[in-house]
Amino acid sequence: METVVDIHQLKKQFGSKAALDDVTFSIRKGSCFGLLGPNGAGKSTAMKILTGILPADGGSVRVFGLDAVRQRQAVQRQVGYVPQEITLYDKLSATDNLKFFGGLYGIKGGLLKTRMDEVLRETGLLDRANDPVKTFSGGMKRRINIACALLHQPKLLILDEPTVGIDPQSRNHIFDMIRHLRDSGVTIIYSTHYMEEVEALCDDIAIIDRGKVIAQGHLQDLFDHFAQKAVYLETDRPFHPESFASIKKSYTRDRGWVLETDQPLSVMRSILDRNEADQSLKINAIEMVKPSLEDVFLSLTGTSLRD
Ligand SMILES: Nc1ncnc2c1ncn2[C@@H]1O[C@H](COP(=O)(O)OP(=O)(O)OP(=O)(O)O)[C@@H](O)[C@H]1O
Repeated sequence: METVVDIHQLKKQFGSKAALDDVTFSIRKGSCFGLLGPNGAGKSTAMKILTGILPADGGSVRVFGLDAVRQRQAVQRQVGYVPQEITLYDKLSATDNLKFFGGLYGIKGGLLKTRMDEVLRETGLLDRANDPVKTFSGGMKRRINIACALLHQPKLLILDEPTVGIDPQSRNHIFDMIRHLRDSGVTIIYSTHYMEEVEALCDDIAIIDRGKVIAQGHLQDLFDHFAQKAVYLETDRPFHPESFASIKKSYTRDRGWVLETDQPLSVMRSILDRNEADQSLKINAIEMVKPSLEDVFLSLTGTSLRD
C-alpha cells in the first residue's frame, strides 16, 4: 500500500481552543478519503495545514513523502485545493478565471488552452465558458472553482465541503467527476458533515470530533466494529421479540420492528422457521438493516452527528 498523505500527532491551537489535538491518519494512493465530522470539528484546519496555508503548532505532515512545511512549494505543485469559500472573480468569465489560476500555476500558451478546454468539459461548463461568473448558480460556481484546482493536473485533490448549498444536479456532477478522477489514479480527500456523501463516495474515512480523530479505517470495517446490526420485520400479527434469545433490544419503527442483534442472519432464520412451523406471524417484510455512519457516530460519541 502506497501512502500519499501521512499526518502524525498534528496540533493546532486557536487561543484556548484546541482545533486539532494529536490528529494522526494516513491516506492510501488512489483512494477517496472521507474526513467526516460536525461543524467546528477541525476539518478545514487540518486541510489548511496540509496545503501549507496554515502553520501547525506541533506534529508532522508529509505529502508524497515531502514535508508540507519545509517543501511547501513542491507539495503545492502536486495538490489541488478547493476551499470551502468560493474564490473566483465574479465579474470575469469562467475562461478568464481559469487563465488567472493557470498563471498562478505557471501554465501558459497551448498547454493552458488545452487544459482549460479539458477542465471545462470535465465540469460540464464548456457552453458557459465566456459568461461572467456572477451569472452562474452556486453549483456552477463551485464547479468552476474545482476546475481551477484541476488545471495543473494535481495527483491529490482536496475538497472542503464542496456540496454545501448547491443544487442536486451540480452535486451529482461533482460526484461523477470525483469518481472519474479517482478511477484515473488521483487521490481525493473529501471533507464533509454529510454522512450519506461519505457512504456514497469514500473508501476509507476518518471521523473527527472536537479536534480529535475518534475512528478511522475502511468504511466496511467501521460498520463491522461500531454499527449495531439489526433486522427489520413487518408483520400483521402481534410479535414478541423477547421469545428470541439473540435479540438484544427491539423497538418499533414505521410499520414494523427493529430487532438489534449480533446475529441478524440467524434471527431472520429463526423468525421464518417459527412462522413456517406455526403460522403465528403474517410477515410482510423481513430484511437486514443497512448499517449507517450515523450509527457509527452515535456508538462512538453517544450523540448524533446531526445534533
Ligand atoms: N482563524 C481562527 N481563529 C479562531 N478560531 C478558529 C479559526 N479557525 C478555526 N477556528 C476554530 O477552530 C475549530 C475548528 O474549526 P474548523 O473550521 O477547522 O472546523 P470544520 O470541521 O472545518 O467545521 P466547518 O465545517 O464549520 O468549517 C472551531 O472551533 C473554529 O471556531
